[in-house]
Amino acid sequence: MVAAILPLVLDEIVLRRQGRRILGPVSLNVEAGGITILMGPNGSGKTSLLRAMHGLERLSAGSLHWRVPEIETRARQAFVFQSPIVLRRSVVDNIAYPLILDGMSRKAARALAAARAEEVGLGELLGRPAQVISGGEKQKLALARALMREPEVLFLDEPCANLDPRAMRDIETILRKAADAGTKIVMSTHDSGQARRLAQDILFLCDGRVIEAAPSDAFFALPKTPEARAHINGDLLP
Ligand SMILES: Nc1ncnc2c1ncn2[C@@H]1O[C@H](COP(=O)(O)OP(=O)(O)OP(=O)(O)O)[C@@H](O)[C@H]1O
Repeated sequence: MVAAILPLVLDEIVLRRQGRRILGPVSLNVEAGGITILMGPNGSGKTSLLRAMHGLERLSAGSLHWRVPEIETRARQAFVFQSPIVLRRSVVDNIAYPLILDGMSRKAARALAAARAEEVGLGELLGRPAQVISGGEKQKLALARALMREPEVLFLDEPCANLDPRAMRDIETILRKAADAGTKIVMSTHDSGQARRLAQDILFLCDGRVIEAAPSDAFFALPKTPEARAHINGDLLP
């Protein structure tokens, strides 16, 4: 059996950009199982932390270790960006793309992609050029494509930003299903309601640091910091 890539251990990681510390020091363990949600005000470092975990950021200090060598993790973790990237091809071919890259025949990959598209509510749009579908549909497409390789870890940056309630519910259902099937989900959201519905664990960031890390129930019942309390209550801070 292939060794699991988790846990991911972050040891005092720091990101500095243009002479400024934008993240860290952050130390934490990302364990297998469930949904971990990053919360925090604008500019608190959620995107930077997700990108660093996925290996997209050069660390200024500290280190980050997967359970296996990093190169072996590449095809086993995926990232869905806040502004979804779509390829200049049809919806079904976008979703099939990772499998075709892995060497699967176009026909077999398309069949699996069509089934996945159906699941995320894109079944009617299979042949449509991906560039012309709506923003919410692009978010679903990016999620469907990211799940094609059944990653062990899926990072998502605000996957429901700008979605209507129905599309949000569809995406939450897909995320729960993926988590139940064994994919670790690590995602950011501004939406406390969504965090309550989905998260097992919360990481609350403020000014580039994780100032609370707690099981979701405990975090929402009794946030320990004034910043988290204000964020949950929607208070406007001075
Ligand atoms: N490449 C960069 N160069 C300089 N500053 C950066 C860079 N990337 C991010 N920052 C800054 O780092 C801080 C954290 O940004 P980040 O996007 O991680 O926050 P966030 O919590 O995801 O914010 P939001 O909720 O608004 O999406 C911000 O002040 C941002 O302007």
